[in-house]
Amino acid sequence: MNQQTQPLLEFRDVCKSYDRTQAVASISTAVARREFVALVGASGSGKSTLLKTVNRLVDPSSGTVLIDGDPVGSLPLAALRRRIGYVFQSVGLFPHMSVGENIAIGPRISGQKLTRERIAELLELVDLERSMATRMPNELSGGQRQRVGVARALANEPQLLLMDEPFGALDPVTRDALGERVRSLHRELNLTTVMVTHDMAEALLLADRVLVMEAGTIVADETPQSLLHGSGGEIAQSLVAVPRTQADRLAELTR
Ligand SMILES: Nc1ncnc2c1ncn2[C@@H]1O[C@H](COP(=O)(O)OP(=O)(O)OP(=O)(O)O)[C@@H](O)[C@H]1O
Repeated sequence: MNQQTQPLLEFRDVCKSYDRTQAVASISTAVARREFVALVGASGSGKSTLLKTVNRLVDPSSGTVLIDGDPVGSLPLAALRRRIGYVFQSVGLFPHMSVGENIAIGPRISGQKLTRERIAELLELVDLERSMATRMPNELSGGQRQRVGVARALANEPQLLLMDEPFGALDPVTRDALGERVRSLHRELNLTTVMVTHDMAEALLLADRVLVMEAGTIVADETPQSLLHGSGGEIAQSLVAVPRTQADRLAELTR
């Protein structure tokens, strides 16, 4: 397969079982280059487990995950993670390191020192002041911390951005602004992005494609437009009904 047609990310028959739970049950799907995919579904449906098989925070019980045609299990872990930016809800900034040092940690682990200018550029990408570089994480708001988490994920210039409930702990205004920023970074930096979210409205507004999970399987794989036109089946439509009902109620208030 040539570089253009080969998906950037592919899951082949991926299963993951814990003692009593089958978290992921034989998932096969592919994500094209520059696609923005949202993974939605009820709590416990397997979204995070599936996402974590990509950067090997979870090893599948069977099946293969491929990046650019390479099985992730065949790559040295450090090399794999250099290709992937990872943003998660609790951010996980190192409290004893400045913002700048936190942003530079990935490249530093790979033996590369980020210049002060590059750190400033990364801060500007996420709409933070350059002067933030010298602050400590406990001097930032939750939204600022999450922006630093995104800047840190982009420091290695990854091909693939994985996000696990990245905006879950933020107030709605910050959440909306950061979601939009990530969407434009996705475009500007030619990223391929997979985002886990509980929020169907967020998935519909940000993603090109929405995968709905239920009990470890993908039960719908649709564009936001087709979901809004009623496709995807009962489970997908029950999730779409939430923002739709809210929008209807708000519209009623203005009548
Ligand atoms: N380390 C683990 N050990 C045992 N069971 C686990 C482990 N991690 C996840 N599970 C189980 O696997 C299933 C899927 O969990 P997962 O975290 O992938 O779901 P999720 O859809 O991301 O949920 P949420 O939206 O609540 O984060 C759940 O039943 C969960 O309890």
